[in-house]
Amino acid sequence: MAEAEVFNLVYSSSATVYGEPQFLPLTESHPTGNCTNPYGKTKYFTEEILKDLCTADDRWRVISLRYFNPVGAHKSGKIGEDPNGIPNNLMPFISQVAIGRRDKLLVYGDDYDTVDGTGVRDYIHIVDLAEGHVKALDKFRTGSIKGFAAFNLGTGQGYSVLEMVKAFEKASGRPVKYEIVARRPGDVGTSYADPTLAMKQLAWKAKRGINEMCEDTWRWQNNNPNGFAKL
Ligand SMILES: CC(=O)N[C@H]1[C@@H](OP(=O)(O)OP(=O)(O)OC[C@H]2O[C@@H](n3ccc(=O)[nH]c3=O)[C@H](O)[C@@H]2O)O[C@H](CO)[C@@H](O)[C@@H]1O
Repeated sequence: MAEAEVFNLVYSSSATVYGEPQFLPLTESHPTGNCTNPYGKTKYFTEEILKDLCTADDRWRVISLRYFNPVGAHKSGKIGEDPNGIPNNLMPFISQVAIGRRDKLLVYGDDYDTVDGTGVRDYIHIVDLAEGHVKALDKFRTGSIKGFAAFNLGTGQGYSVLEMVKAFEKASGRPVKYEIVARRPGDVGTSYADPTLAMKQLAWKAKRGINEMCEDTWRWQNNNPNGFAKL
């Protein structure tokens, strides 16, 4: 990038840099680095390297976008999420149960200190996330960013696993069978963003709610029962 004299970088970071929340909602000033999994650590280390880069050379400007839990699909029903193998994340798993590709969802723990005991996350529509990137690029254009800056991209609203299951059943009109099993190691109970900083400094706000997230995911899944695989 330096050779090409490109010194503006938007980095795809993650809310996992915060690790087990010490307070909620999570603000950008929450301590980072105490991650609960190796993936989170890679995001944390990369942020640290980018901070050092900006300190060492003031031509660099980095906007790190800390994604909460991206879900959903494009409205067209043509672009969606098709993980390789068995989905690790909740939404694609629910969606594959609804379409009949998987028998049931395993719900990892119902003994968290949450509304119904299941894990709570800040799910964010992928198109809202994409719009956050456009706003980050606008910020470079206005020239008002110096060095490294991190922003949460979340809605500020948390939903439990069972709330997501119910919302998906409503959107798809299909039952989503599930079974409660033990907690998944490395999972935190509750995580949701304070998105105020992105609102103030990037003029960005998530517009799409849980129903739209589920409806758009379902449209894509229903149009592509086997994902992008050729039959
Ligand atoms: C441990 C882990 O992989 N964490 C990753 C996961 O976070 P995270 O764990 O937040 O996201 P998931 O979609 O995997 O899980 C969301 C919630 O659903 C529950 N759940 C998930 C799948 C399932 O089959 N059954 C079930 O009950 C989880 O316990 C959690 O409460 O995805 C994020 C991206 O979106 C990554 O940044 C995180 O590093």
